[in-house]
Amino acid sequence: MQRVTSATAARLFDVAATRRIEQAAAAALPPHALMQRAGRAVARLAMAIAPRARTIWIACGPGNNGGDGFEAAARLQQRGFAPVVTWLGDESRLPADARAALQRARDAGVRFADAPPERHDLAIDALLGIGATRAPEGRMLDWLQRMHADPAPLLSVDTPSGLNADTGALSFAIPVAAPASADPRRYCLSLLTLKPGLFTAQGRDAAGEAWFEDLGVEAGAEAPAARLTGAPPTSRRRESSHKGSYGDVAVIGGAPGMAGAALLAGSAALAAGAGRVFVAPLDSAVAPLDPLQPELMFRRPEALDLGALTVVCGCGGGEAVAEVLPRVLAEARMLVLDADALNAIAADAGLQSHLQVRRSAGRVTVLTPHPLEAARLMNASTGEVQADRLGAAARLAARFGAVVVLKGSGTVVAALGELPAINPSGNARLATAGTGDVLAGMVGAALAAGRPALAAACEAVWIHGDLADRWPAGTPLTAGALARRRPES
Ligand SMILES: NC(=O)C1=CN([C@@H]2O[C@H](COP(=O)(O)OP(=O)(O)OC[C@H]3O[C@@H](n4cnc5c(N)ncnc54)[C@H](OP(=O)(O)O)[C@@H]3O)[C@@H](O)[C@H]2O)[C@@H](O)CC1
Ligand SMILES: [K+]
Repeated sequence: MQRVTSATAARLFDVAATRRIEQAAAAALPPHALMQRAGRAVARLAMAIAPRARTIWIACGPGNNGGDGFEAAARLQQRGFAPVVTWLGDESRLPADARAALQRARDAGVRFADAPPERHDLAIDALLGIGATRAPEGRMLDWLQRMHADPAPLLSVDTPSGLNADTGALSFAIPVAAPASADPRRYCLSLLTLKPGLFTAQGRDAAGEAWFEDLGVEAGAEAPAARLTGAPPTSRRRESSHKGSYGDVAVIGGAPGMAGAALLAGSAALAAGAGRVFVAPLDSAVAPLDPLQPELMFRRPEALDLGALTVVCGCGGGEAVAEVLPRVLAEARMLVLDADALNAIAADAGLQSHLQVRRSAGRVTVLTPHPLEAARLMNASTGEVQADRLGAAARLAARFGAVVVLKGSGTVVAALGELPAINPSGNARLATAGTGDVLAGMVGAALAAGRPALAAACEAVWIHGDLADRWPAGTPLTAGALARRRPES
């Protein structure tokens, strides 16, 4: 059993592949072996989470996820704990594995109840796993809401019930804890495979801290649906390197009233190690110097030699950015498009065809949309994008021939012909104005340093999230402070 952290690189398998892996393993093992292993692992993690728990409420569902719950209950009972099982199922329709597990729980003396205990020290959600076919309702939904709202820790077996394990879409709103109580602490023990839905969209909130137990089974030749990027390799700068070794970044953005966005991207590119950073504001009234960052060199956009530069375009560009985009798209050696640049492209088929030309010419383009910007680019709704973030990012990558960074909880990075990546670092403190500009600058710096586009995007996204994960407690995270923080600081 292994805890999945932001440093973990892993393959993620969808439900269909997980089913095939399960069938192959079950055929090669004695009856019920997989479920016994699963139940043992659940019990072990439960004891580690709540070693002094007096009451452990285990909610079991009608299928094999419930069977894992019965197995865990039997183990916990044998270890001197007091599990209370509430079960929503029909014995005559239980799958064979789960029926055997139910018998073992009964034989062990586990207490079964019609209603959840008055209070509990740990809840185990064994209601639905990868066999969920619809949204929970009625008693199942009541129990789930109660488990998620309670301050006692919650351990979800395999997947949080109600979560689509492929997409991370959750079918019910997770209740917010009562103000007087601490946030509920959530854990999820993923069995056999890690699933993409645990790490993107609402998956991270629903699952909480993710753990993995492979049940002693190899995934074999099954193709993953995505991967968790894990920490990027650390690289030391060569002593003989110079500023030219790390490339030049130019930020084009900052229409009147929005110069700050371009400066944020510029500072972030500098802090991320770019050799030289130019800022080209779309507001001619901006002073040609930032006294706090004299390293930033100010230029008029038309004075930039775009063919020699990694260009970050968008940041605070407003409507003015549309005018410079045809030249930027035609000439920039490497290009990161963010925010207003993406909105301008979404609204203009001519600009979209410029992107196709870049693709045919083999020029690198990275798009960094948040879900609303992605929705505009796809002519879809934000809800449709969020319902399938991996699919949306892959479709955008294919359509525009670009590396796509679909921001949000569990940022997805996709490129045509590559396995989509989900970034495991970062937290909700990044939900503040300007952090997207910072990310665009960091992606630009990684490209300018010569990293291949997909790796550059994954690394920048990971570091951006990691900076937030290591942000000092009690200090507000602002985009300005984030932009100036160096990865190693
Ligand atoms: N087999 C093994 O060896 C191993 C299996 N493992 C474990 O098994 C899990 C998969 O088990 P599973 O396939 O039985 O699916 P599961 O998630 O329990 O649900 C299916 C049942 O729920 C029902 N149902 C669906 N949606 C519903 C809803 N909203 N509300 C109410 N009911 C709903 C559905 O009924 P139906 O849709 O047919 O009406 C069916 O009865 C997997 O996640 C892992 O935990 C591991 O131990 C490894 C070894
Ligand atoms: K579950």
